[in-house]
Amino acid sequence: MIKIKNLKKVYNSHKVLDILDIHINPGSIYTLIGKNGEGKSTLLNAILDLITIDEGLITINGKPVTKLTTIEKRNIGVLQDQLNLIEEVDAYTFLKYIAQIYKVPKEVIDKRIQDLLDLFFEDKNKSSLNQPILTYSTGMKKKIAFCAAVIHTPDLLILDEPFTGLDLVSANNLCLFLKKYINNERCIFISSHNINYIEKISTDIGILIDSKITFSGEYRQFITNQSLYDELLKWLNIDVEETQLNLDWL
Ligand SMILES: Nc1ncnc2c1ncn2[C@@H]1O[C@H](COP(=O)(O)OP(=O)(O)OP(=O)(O)O)[C@@H](O)[C@H]1O
Repeated sequence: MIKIKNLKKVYNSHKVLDILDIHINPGSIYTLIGKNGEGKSTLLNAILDLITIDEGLITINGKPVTKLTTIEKRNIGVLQDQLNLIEEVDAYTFLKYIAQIYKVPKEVIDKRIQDLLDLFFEDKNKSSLNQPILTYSTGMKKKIAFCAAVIHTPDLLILDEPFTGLDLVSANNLCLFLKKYINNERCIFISSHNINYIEKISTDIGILIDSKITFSGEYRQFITNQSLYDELLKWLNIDVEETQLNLDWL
């Protein structure tokens, strides 16, 4: 579904992305892992044709992303850092508006909104949803933005750090939703610096280090290769000891 070839992106003479090859097939949940500032959002923005790339080619279903029509772009659901909500209205009004823009059949809109709100919000929090979105907590806003990304059931979902800001119950519900969502016609691309949820949902992973993809392939293949996994933990610095911290002044 998504193919990336020889992609280069430079910001102010700093090479952010230098990617040879990524193939993401329908049916996969592909998680791109990288530390802060490694270029994950830049790659997502490039796939969404929101930034120009310096070299290379990105295609979705065989077509360069720069040539996708508005109708083809409607088949992509996006959750970005910037949530793009209309904060003056309540969740239901906002989601109904988004569903109408995406031409979701009238007769299914209410059920979809209800099911999504039931999944992500406990009954005791439901009354807060009648207030304008600007009064919502960070996690509530994130969940509404996610609902808006999926309400029209696009074949491609692109999610930038979907777990950040969610409580454990909501994060778990999100995993359940994504596992139910994926099928042979759909593809989910996630960027994350949180490896805790990867094993729960990912069929495939990509590891972005120093602008390059050092591994891209099946999660199962990655996890059975102990040296690759050890390398990842070392790179993430997860095993750093308290004595190694240079914080004598604390
Ligand atoms: N518009 C821009 N102009 C200049 N530099 C940029 C721009 N956007 C991103 N960068 C730089 O590109 C690098 C990658 O940024 P990016 O936001 O893609 O990282 P990230 O992996 O998504 O980080 P995080 O996990 O913190 O969200 C950073 O060094 C950042 O400063």
